[in-house]
Amino acid sequence: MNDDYSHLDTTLIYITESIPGPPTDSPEYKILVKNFNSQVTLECNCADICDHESCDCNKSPGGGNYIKHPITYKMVLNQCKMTCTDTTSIIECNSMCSCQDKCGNRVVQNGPVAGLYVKSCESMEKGLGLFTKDHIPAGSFICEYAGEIITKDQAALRQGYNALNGKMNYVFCLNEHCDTNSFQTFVDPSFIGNIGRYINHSCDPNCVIIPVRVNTPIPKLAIFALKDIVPQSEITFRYGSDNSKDFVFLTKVGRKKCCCNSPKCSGWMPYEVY
Ligand SMILES: C[S@@+](CC[C@H](N)C(=O)[O-])C[C@H]1O[C@@H](n2cnc3c(N)ncnc32)[C@H](O)[C@@H]1O
Repeated sequence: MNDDYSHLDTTLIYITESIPGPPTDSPEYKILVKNFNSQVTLECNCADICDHESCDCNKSPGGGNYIKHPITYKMVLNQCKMTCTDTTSIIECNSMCSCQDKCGNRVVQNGPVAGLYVKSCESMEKGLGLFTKDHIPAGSFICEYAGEIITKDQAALRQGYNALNGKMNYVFCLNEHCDTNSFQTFVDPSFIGNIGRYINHSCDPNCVIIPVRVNTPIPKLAIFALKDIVPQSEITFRYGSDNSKDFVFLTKVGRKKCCCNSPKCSGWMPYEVY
């Protein structure tokens, strides 16, 4: 993965991809590690670059993910994938596939977009935020929200600690649905994470977070541009989805005032008790 970013705060550990959190004796943790070490079986036999017409990966339910941007020729998210929250929504080519790094179905795994930087936001309450130096076309992959993959119990403990101690909350819960089943993934970049940990919430966001699978069945929390983003803009996504509350930052105690400053601001940060 091509990721040259780092943290200014030397107490934080930079990782380019999510890793399992500290071990516990719980059965849930064992399942988490087992899933993390499992391999998605989807594979293609394409030489070099996947052929969109015949490639098995592109024909499968998790395929047909990216299209070439008409001006930049870089791969951007297929519009129909923008709202997917089911477990087969986006599956990229993986280490079992015979295609190469430049395959059009390898985007998130190749690392974040260039030109991101972290700075303090105008609103003190928001703290730091993630910004872009460059123009980013709609559908572009920005970066992963990477951190420690933790169990529900660990997530509750960490979030409770943050709330009690008035700290910012980084624990993110992703809910996915497949038929009648639903799956939760908890990621915490509080101490170990990537550049994605600095992305703030907005009630009128320019990005969206979407589950993307590469090698393991545990999804990467991938952030994509919802619209064209002009240079020096702050990168934002909605912490809770509009209707189903599929993506949530865990907040059991009260609700924080939202300082996104958008005309569409609801006044409060999203929350959900899980
Ligand atoms: C994932 S962190 C985002 C990065 C964080 N701002 C920092 O300085 O590291 C989430 C925290 O940022 C703050 N935050 C994010 N969006 C906000 C908003 N729209 N209004 C107020 N605070 C916000 C909240 O304290 C929230 O718990």
